[in-house]
Amino acid sequence: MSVRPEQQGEGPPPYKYIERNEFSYRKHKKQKEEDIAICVCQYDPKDPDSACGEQCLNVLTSTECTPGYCPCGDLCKNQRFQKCKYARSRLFKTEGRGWGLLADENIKAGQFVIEYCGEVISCKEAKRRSQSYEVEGLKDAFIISLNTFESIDATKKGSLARFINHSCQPNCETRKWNVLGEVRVGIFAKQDILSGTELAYDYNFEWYGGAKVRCLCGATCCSGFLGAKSRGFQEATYLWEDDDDRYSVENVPLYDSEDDEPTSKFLKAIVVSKDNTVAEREIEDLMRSTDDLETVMLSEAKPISVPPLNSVQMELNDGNSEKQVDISFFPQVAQKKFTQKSSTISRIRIKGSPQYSNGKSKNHARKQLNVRLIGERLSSKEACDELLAYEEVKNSASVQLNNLYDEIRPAIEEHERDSQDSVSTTVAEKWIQASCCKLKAEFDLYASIIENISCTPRRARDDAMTEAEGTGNDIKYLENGH
Ligand SMILES: C[S@@+](CC[C@H](N)C(=O)[O-])C[C@H]1O[C@@H](n2cnc3c(N)ncnc32)[C@H](O)[C@@H]1O
Repeated sequence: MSVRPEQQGEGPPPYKYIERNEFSYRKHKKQKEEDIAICVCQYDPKDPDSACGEQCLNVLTSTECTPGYCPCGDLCKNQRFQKCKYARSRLFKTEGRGWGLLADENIKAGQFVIEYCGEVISCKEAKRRSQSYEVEGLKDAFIISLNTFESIDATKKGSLARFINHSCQPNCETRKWNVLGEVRVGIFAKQDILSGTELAYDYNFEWYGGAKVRCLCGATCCSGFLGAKSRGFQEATYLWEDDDDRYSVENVPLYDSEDDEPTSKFLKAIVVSKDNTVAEREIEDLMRSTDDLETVMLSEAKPISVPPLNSVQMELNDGNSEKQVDISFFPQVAQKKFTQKSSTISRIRIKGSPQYSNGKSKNHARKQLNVRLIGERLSSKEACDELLAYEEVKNSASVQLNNLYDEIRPAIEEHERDSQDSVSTTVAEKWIQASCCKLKAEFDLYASIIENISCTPRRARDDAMTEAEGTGNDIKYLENGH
């Protein structure tokens, strides 16, 4: 294993330094001649930017020029990944977050900082490796998503980009570029960065399980944990109850990335007691006794307080969310559409239906109507049949919506991870349609129950309501309606 000189001695654990992605499970794609995008730039000695600067059609579509084809020849400035045109940076030891990377020169907003290099692996292999790293006790995550099917693993082989830490208020961002037919991930400056400042980007960390790592970025807008914004984290943390806007958080084992021991220090919770009094308490207290609590909610108003990063300057950004570049088309040449999306770091778990530590799945909280029982209490068989028919439609609409959720979940997750402006229209339309069908089916069923009960002689109706109350059904709301 080769290690760069500055990493010897007191340096980080060994890894192989590479400046090109390595392909083990498949070959590097060979760019076909007809796929090569040729720009129309013409070098003007009075304007150095003319040789494939910001206005170059390839630059505008996040595609590097192909050597030998670019009209600007050796003067082409749009081969930064290929020529490793990195900004100068150096490693340093952080407090609590392992190693990090500092700018070793002033960096301009938009500048290419470094490529995130590693081994290109399939998503299946990424899941396998991620689990085995976790079993090995490796706490730092180095797997970054490349696209739906592939990831880059910089755990054992990578560039210095593998040392860039996460910040909820980052000065850098990831961008994907098309380089000689392969997608590559670059770290770009979001703002001017002074020499000596720590480089950081938002990991958009996907959390699928395991320890919840406390984020120590020190930003005022810090979300508290790596992956706190991800669906997996939120589903595992909050137990949403249907028909109830209260929610609760489980007792969460917390890990500092530097510690081995779970910690709950700093974490506050808003507690709503049974008598509806609201108080702020330490999670530690809650862990000792939760008997008197009805609702426990992580406080958003008071995020975990961490000491500011005093060893580095973290610059404030303008507060905008991560910039996204629209899909661009390059009409002049046969150019495939290319999305410039950010990448995410993840600790991947094989996904199943969302499960909570108490063994409940998300839908278990839903109350069930005993339609058959209500139907049996109605005066006419037609009314009963009508209710059962509506129930069947409602059930099948629910099944369809659930199936659709499983089908489109990867797309929704990708959308959330990559902060896309919108989920694809077809997915969104399908989802809206299925949701509407389910809502309509539910409405029809409830309307039919109301209608048939109101037309039912008083004794039968009272019986129906008594039976339904006995089963804890939603029929109670009819009492208010009549
Ligand atoms: C890609 S590595 C970054 C380099 C790492 N610090 C090292 O020493 O090799 C990502 C890991 O660094 C740690 N890390 C990065 N940013 C962090 C943050 N803001 N708070 C806590 N830990 C962080 C976490 O352990 C994470 O899994």
